[in-house]
Amino acid sequence: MTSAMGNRNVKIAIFLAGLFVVAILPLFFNESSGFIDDCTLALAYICMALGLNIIVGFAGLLDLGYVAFFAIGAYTMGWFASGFYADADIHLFVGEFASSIPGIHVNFLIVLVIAAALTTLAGIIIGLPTLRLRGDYIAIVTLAFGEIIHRIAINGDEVKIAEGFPLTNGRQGITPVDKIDLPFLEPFTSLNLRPWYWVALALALFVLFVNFRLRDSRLGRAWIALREDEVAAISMGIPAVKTKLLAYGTGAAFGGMSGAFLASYLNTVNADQFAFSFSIFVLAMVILGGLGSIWGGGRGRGRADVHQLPPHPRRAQRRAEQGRARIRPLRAVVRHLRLPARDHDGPQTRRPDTGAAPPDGARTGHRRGRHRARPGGAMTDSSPDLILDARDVSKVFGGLTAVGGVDFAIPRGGIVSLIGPNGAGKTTFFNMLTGLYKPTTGAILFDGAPITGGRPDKIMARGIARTFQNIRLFGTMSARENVMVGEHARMRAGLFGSVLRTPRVRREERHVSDKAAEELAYVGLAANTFDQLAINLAYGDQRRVEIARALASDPKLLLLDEPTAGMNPQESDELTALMHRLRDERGLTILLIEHDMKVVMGVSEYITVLDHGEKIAEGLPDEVRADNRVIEAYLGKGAMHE
Ligand SMILES: Nc1ncnc2c1ncn2[C@@H]1O[C@H](COP(=O)(O)OP(=O)(O)OP(=O)(O)O)[C@@H](O)[C@H]1O
Repeated sequence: MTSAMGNRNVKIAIFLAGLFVVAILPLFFNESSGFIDDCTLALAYICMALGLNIIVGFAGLLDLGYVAFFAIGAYTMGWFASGFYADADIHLFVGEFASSIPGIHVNFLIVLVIAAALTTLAGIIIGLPTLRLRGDYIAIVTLAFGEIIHRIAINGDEVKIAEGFPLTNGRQGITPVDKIDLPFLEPFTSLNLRPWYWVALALALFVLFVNFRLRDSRLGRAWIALREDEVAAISMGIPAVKTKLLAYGTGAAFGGMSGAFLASYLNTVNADQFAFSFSIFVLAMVILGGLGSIWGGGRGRGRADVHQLPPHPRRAQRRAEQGRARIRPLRAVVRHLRLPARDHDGPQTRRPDTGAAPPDGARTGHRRGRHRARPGGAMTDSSPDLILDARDVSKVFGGLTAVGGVDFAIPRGGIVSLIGPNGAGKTTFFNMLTGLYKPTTGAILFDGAPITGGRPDKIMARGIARTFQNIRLFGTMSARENVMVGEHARMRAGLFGSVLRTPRVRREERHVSDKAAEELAYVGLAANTFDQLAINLAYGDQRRVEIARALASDPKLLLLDEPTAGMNPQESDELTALMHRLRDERGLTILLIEHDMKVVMGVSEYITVLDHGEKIAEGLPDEVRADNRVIEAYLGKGAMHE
């Protein structure tokens, strides 16, 4: 603990020393030195890369049109801080020079806030329909968005907001843009680049700070969870679209702020700056620095080709001599790109063994559970004794009926199993209960209220938690963080609270972290593995972490999808004991899908059997074990006559 704190102090000391050197760097160079110019541009691009890092690196949304936010930010500076709208006469907190020119002249800091607000708004407008898509589709739509904004920039002179107020100035661009005017810094001129550098540095530090604060927050964990495995994330109570929108909007704001700064620094807003290659340039910075790595944006800036930046007046001539800039990092980008998996194929740990044991195998098992209520499937009114009541539920995929008109009920506080041969429709049924699939027909009542076709995060918040057949942990998070994600729906911290880290947010984080440790200990994980990456844990421990993650949301009903798959007999026994403890100590109701008949017969109070999507039997374990249709379904017709 002390050594960890010592390490942290050393890191802070090194950071502060580095920051001091970076801050005084311009003093060692001539005021108009090309080096300060390069560094200022680099800092502005780092801001953009850190903004894009939130979108691509944290949340895994491949945005190929980030240049759009740069453009909107730059135009905001053009509209509100230049003589472009000469018919207007608005001067707000600006110096003498700007006050003497007609047009709209608003103080830089105010325009910066407007730019952030407008880009966030644009991010929300484009994100709301787009972010329902996944993976490659988001890339295509954002690419189009970037291109649309580019075209609008070029042709916007023909679009009139009002008479005398065109949207843009077409290819001529908006020039000159007001220089920054801040009372506490030296004058901002083209010959004195130092104050520009310091403003860019302040912006970069601000964005860096926000990145750090967000990464280790409720929101940061939710973004990473969505990036790692969207299906698992939404099943853990994370609202996908809203959470992605927050990433998209925050990243957009930083793109807009950098764009506004660059417009003022470069003294112009030029439509040619906003080409697709710029989005690739910023993306290359993020990828070369390491997706999701906060320091990576800066490193990536060093590695990406500087000469691929938008035209800079002081460089334009040199650029013309060098010919068209090439997109050097593009190949590296393509090589590094790992498009998020589509649909339900997130990173999963395959279970090593999926063999189904026939019911005969259960004859060695014995039933330890108590039978509380016989659920049955033909109830007319939902009894308060039932925590779940599904009626006539079916799911059809194209021509395949995966589940066909099944009635199914679970008594409160019971342990019920759903069994059946491979492909019987068990997981499909789970997916309908948890909102991943909308039932084609039927109704599902949970705790007396309908949840049919509800969103997975809402159903989870109502009290249904689950594990998956193929382990779906968030591999790049520690075991503890995985469990903390499970508490997402019970937490309150939002974007601003996470950045400011208010005392309430700190308290909540501490509480959730402690609770995660308690849950991990409860399911039997060794304390020294709590902070190990989930991907490095032993298979059995991964299964335990998944259960702890589901428990973290304080569910009323726990759905376990083949929890013992791939476990050895001792681990299976431990899990059976855990299920009993969960029911007896916490009053949890458990629905289990399981192929291991020793586990099923040992733990279940009631069993429902599916085959080809139909319910073929239900009853007490002994009844089900002796049922001819069940034996037939598992062993084939011939088995009945042998
Ligand atoms: N998203 C989907 N699209 C099309 N068909 C699907 C989909 N999900 C499941 N199915 C089909 O529905 C049927 C039931 O599958 P399901 O995974 O529910 O069975 P299961 O009983 O859980 O099997 P297992 O024990 O092997 O996991 C299978 O034929 C499967 O191929």
